[in-house]
Amino acid sequence: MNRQWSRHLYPQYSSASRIHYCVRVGSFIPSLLSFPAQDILSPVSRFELRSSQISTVKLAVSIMAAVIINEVLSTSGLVVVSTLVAMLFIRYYRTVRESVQLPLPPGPKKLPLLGNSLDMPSAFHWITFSKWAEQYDSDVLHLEIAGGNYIILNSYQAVTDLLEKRSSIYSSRPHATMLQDLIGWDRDVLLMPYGEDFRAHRKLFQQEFHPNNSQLHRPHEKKALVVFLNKLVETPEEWLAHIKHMTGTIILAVAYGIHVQSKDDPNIDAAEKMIAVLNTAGIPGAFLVDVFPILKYVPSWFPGASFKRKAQKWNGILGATITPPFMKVKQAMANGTAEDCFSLRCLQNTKNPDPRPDHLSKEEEIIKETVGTMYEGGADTGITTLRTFLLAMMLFPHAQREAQDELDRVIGKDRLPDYADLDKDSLPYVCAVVYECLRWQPVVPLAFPHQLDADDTYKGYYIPKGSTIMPNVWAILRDEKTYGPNAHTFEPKRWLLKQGEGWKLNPDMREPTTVAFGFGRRVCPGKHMGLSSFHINVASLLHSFNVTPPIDEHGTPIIPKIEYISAVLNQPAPFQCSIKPRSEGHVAVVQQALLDLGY
Ligand code: HEM
Repeated sequence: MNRQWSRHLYPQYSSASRIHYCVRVGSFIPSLLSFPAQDILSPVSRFELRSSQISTVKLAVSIMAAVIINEVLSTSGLVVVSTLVAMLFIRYYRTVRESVQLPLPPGPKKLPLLGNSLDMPSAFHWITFSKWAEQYDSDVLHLEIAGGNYIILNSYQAVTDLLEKRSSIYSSRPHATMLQDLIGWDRDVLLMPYGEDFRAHRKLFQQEFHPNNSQLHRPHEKKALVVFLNKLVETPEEWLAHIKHMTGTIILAVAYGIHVQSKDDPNIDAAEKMIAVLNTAGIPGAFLVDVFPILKYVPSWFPGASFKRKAQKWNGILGATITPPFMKVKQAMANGTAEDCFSLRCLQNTKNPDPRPDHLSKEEEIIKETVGTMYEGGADTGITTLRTFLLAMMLFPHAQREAQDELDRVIGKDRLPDYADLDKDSLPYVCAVVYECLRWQPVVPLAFPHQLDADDTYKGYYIPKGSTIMPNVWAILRDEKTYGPNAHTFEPKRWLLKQGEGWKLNPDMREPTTVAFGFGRRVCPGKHMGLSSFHINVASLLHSFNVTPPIDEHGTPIIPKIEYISAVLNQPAPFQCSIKPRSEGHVAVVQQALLDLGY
């Protein structure tokens, strides 16, 4: 009967030609399913198949499909099908065995059990990784620490090929036991694994911080900047406190519509304490429990378990910082008194709000978490870029002079620069100073680590699922092949071409923002805001002030060293700096700007 069914289907063909026809039909099946043999063999992705081997597998699958179509329902066909399936598997197994087993990327020699634990530098990992890349002549390195795989990507090509082009599998985050399990930072967006919740957070971020929405944030940025410039006129020696206050002011206004106090604001203090915990517990390897997660079960009274006691002390700090201001917005929204802000905009679009003003639905929790990450992502990064800028201006005065000449020519002395002046054609040298700060001392020199969700192969190497991927942003931005032999010095001119009396940006130079803000689906969602904020700050500071080394009691300038602290962020070691108005006229402009704001 089955045979009859088969004949009925192909009445015009003889038995032999039927088989031939089916082989042809079968051979289409892989292409219909857009069959790359590699995909079928994905469980063994550690093996790369030669093209002849791929053809063999394709042929075998085609024959099998053909015979199934022709014979599957016939009794004798069952024997044929079983034999062919068995043959296919034997062939498949041989193919795999014969295939070339790919090595892991190169790296320092591993010791039994310890792997590379002893090779790991205690600080400035990015510099050591960069030297290893040269030593092993590879832009992709492999390290093994406590049984975990670490892949270091040292070139623009490698980060683009993997983190950008294969972002569907390179966008998770490694688990941070101390922060997530012990300190309760488990719902933090920055650390969240790639998945549905992450995508929900990202959507909110992207909507809010899309460049088209910059007009929502710029009034806050501009106001905080003018206040900052005036504080610099009054108490220039407190410049660092003023920078921190400006950054906190902008974030809290954008996030929650909070108007901070001019000094000792409790919201800024709370947020800074939270960031301090993140900066301590987030340093890779700072706590052994991150390397050996089993240690989290050690009781806190156990000798050497001080990490548990610290974790208990810090536990809950995230919730205690981000929940109260968010609840206030929700309550103010119910009363009709809420200020326009990121939280309010999201709450107004909520499909499933909890009607109770002191409770949050799942959707509202996601908004709270997203908004709460703004301080983590935006505060210290902004402060650090400005500190690097001030350091560079003291150490490389020619760059400062050149930028000020350009500002005097384009803006004049009677007004402050505005966002409209920041386009690349108007102030190319100032733009080059911004680029050079981001390149010379990238704020996040290893970005934040990504995690690979599936086995992968690259440049003939095997990259195991679960590997922690560390893009070496520092190495990419100091690459001598791209930036020349003076890649290690601060030189804005590298971004420029001479044009008449002035400059224009060199279109052939890849902008540092393509690297300094991270990669793929984890790229910094505050990139546009962070960049434009830094840009207007640099332009305004250079327009109105001179930044010079402080003078000692003998009248000698104290030239600061280029000294950085190795942590999650690449922060300059504390330094002193003198910030003085360029003239009385410049002071008048800064003060007038404050009056114009209604102060
Ligand atoms: C100069 C300023 C900034 C720099 C250099 C910077 C840099 C970075 C980098 C390198 C990453 C990691 C990307 C990756 O994993 O591939 C990141 C992530 C992040 N940034 Fe920024 N950022 C800046 C400003 C901001 C601002 C202003 C905000 C908030 C408005 C922000 C929010 C975030 C968040 C939430 C993440 C985590 C994204 C995720 O895990 O998916 N950043 N940033």
